[in-house]
Amino acid sequence: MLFKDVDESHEPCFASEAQESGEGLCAMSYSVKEMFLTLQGEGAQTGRASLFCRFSGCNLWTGREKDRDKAICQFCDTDFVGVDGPGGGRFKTAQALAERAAQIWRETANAGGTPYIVCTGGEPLLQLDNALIDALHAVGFEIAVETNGTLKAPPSIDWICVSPKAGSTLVQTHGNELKLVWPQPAFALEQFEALDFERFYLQPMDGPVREANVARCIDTALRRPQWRLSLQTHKMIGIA
Ligand SMILES: C[S@@+](CC[C@H](N)C(=O)[O-])C[C@H]1O[C@@H](n2cnc3c(N)ncnc32)[C@H](O)[C@@H]1O
Ligand SMILES: Nc1nc2[nH]cc(C(=O)O)c2c(=O)[nH]1
Ligand code: SF4
Ligand SMILES: [Mg+2]
Repeated sequence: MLFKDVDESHEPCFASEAQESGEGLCAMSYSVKEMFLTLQGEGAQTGRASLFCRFSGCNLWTGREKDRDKAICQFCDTDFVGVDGPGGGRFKTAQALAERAAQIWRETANAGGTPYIVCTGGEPLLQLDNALIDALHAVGFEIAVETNGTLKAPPSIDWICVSPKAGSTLVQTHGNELKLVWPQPAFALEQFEALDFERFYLQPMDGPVREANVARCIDTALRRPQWRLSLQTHKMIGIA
């Protein structure tokens, strides 16, 4: 097993028909906090129907409130601990996870358009490997990732969104969008502006001073047109 989250409870594992019949066995397993259809709320693909696959676990925070002060990334707005959310679970094979994702898409979207899956977390690149990418492509998904940029993204991912975190080392320095949560005092915008991304976004840091952060992002986007404003629209309209 490449990845094991800290939750030791024994949720059911999902085995695909291939795995039950002994074919395609693989040592890897995948831990998913939740999987659900929503609209992409942020960045360049805002408003697009998307199956969110939120992987458990992150390399920059345990996800436990008691550890937040010591974490590298301290402003996270997400619960990615365990596998107990809607559509969550442990999946023994890439095929099992892809089949479940396709099933949820069929049952909830299923009205034309290219099926679109957003792999997020937690940090999805701890688990999103080539076997899973191939399995998701095989069932028809276009694949996006939301990553903190500390791990290399497999090149076959269709849409790469990198959101750098102060105090970590950025290794994924190209992609489709760079979405910087702002402000992060240890960062200067100049250090990102020459990187190989198609689009650059400033996303106001949510938290106790969100309104002030929105004002700063607006001001910065006006003065530095390379950067556009990304608002977390799902929070405004009350969807997940
Ligand atoms: C929860 S993270 C998961 C994916 C990955 N670990 C990452 O950090 O990019 C998803 C997105 O939410 C952003 N985010 C997390 N906490 C936020 C906050 N308090 N305010 C604004 N954006 C936030 C992240 O920067 C990232 O773009
Ligand atoms: N609707 C919606 N859009 C999002 N875009 C990125 C998100 C994330 O948590 O990765 C997110 C999320 O949590 N919900
Ligand atoms: S890197 Fe992403 S998932 Fe991890 S703690 Fe930070 S925002 Fe949350
Ligand atoms: Mg989110």
